[in-house]
Amino acid sequence: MKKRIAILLGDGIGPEVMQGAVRVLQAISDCFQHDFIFEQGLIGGAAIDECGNPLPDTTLDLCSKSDAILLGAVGGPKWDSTTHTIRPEQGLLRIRKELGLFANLRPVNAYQPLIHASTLKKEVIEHVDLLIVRELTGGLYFGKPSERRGVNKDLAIDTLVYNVKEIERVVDKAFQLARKRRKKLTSVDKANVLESSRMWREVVNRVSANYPDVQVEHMLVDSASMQLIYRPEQFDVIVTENLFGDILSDEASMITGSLGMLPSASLRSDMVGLYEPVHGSAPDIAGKNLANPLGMILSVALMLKFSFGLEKEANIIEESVMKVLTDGFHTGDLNVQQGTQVSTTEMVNKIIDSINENQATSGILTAYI
Ligand SMILES: NC(=O)c1ccc[n+]([C@@H]2O[C@H](COP(=O)([O-])OP(=O)(O)OC[C@H]3O[C@@H](n4cnc5c(N)ncnc54)[C@H](O)[C@@H]3O)[C@@H](O)[C@H]2O)c1
Ligand SMILES: CC(C)[C@H](C(=O)O)[C@@H](O)C(=O)O
Ligand SMILES: [Mg+2]
Repeated sequence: MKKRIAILLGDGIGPEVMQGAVRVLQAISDCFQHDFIFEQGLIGGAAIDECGNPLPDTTLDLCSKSDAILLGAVGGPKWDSTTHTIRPEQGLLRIRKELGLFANLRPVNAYQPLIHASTLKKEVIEHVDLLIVRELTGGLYFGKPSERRGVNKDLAIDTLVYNVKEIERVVDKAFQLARKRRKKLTSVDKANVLESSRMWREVVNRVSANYPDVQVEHMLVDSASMQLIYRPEQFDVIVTENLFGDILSDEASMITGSLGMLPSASLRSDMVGLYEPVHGSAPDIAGKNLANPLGMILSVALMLKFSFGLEKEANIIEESVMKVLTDGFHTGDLNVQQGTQVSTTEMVNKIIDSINENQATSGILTAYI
């Protein structure tokens, strides 16, 4: 299979975790004779430094023509000062909006080998298998006006706007996903305060008529954030608006033991997608070969599955991650008492070894049969 993949390294640990993603894809293409063509584009702080624009037209053009996009992470202290009006994050928000990637899928699983790496008790997290579906191109992130006003700029305004269509399409996507899983959907909002949330609830109730086999519940976001660490195994699919989804997914990452473990897929209806880990550019560990590359590598698996329909290849990556963790290898962000701490590159090497072993073994088995 021939596919064009746009590679956006970004900032901080972005390039470090991305080298893992590309090497893993090369290993997969060697095993299965795929032709993955990698083309790099600038985004974020690196793009600001190079051409003063966090999303240059050339990058947007490249992404529009690609079959899928991989992104490391953007941002960092260099571009953080409040006097900076051009920020790396604007590049990320714009690419999501321009490409219409409205549904952001953030799966959260408890990995058995990491069960003691979580700050939560084993019995609370051991059966967790949930999926956060975050609306990605609306809400407070994009509402206008968003500005400072007043003679002394002492008034700040952000605007939370949703229209029915924007809610309908992401809710429908969440119902479809729930139908393929354990058939439970929790819609998270703040309907006791926000008008947009009351409309969100109406839409969820209306769309639910098309999915009578899916059980629906509504939960207020403050309560949901508590339930997520009280009894996280109660959740199957969570659907929520942009900002709530951002916050809840970082919170949920602690079920796995590290923010570095979570992958994500940002999709539109035709399944063209941008794939990136949930974490940021981690300036505190950037450039030290310490970053956990697994969130990025698991995002590659999501890309193979959702955008390319390569289930088998995706499963091999996921199995390899599990195998390497089971063998006791982990990066320093995971608080695992036993096992061996490895660097970013060593972790990537282990995953690639495991992919190659997996293929070699399945080759032998096929020969036998
Ligand atoms: N998608 C993105 O590009 C994205 C996402 C979140 C934050 N950011 C940006 O990243 C910058 C830093 O933000 P932050 O510090 O609040 O969040 P962060 O996710 O970068 O880091 C939070 C903490 O988690 C750790 N961490 C994150 N990913 C890790 C990994 N793969 N391996 C090991 N440890 C990891 C970091 O070392 C840090 O201690 C900001 O500029 C923010 O805007 C970008
Ligand atoms: C960097 C930032 C704009 C981004 C977001 O808030 O969407 C990040 O936190 C994420 O989770 O992808
Ligand atoms: Mg976030």
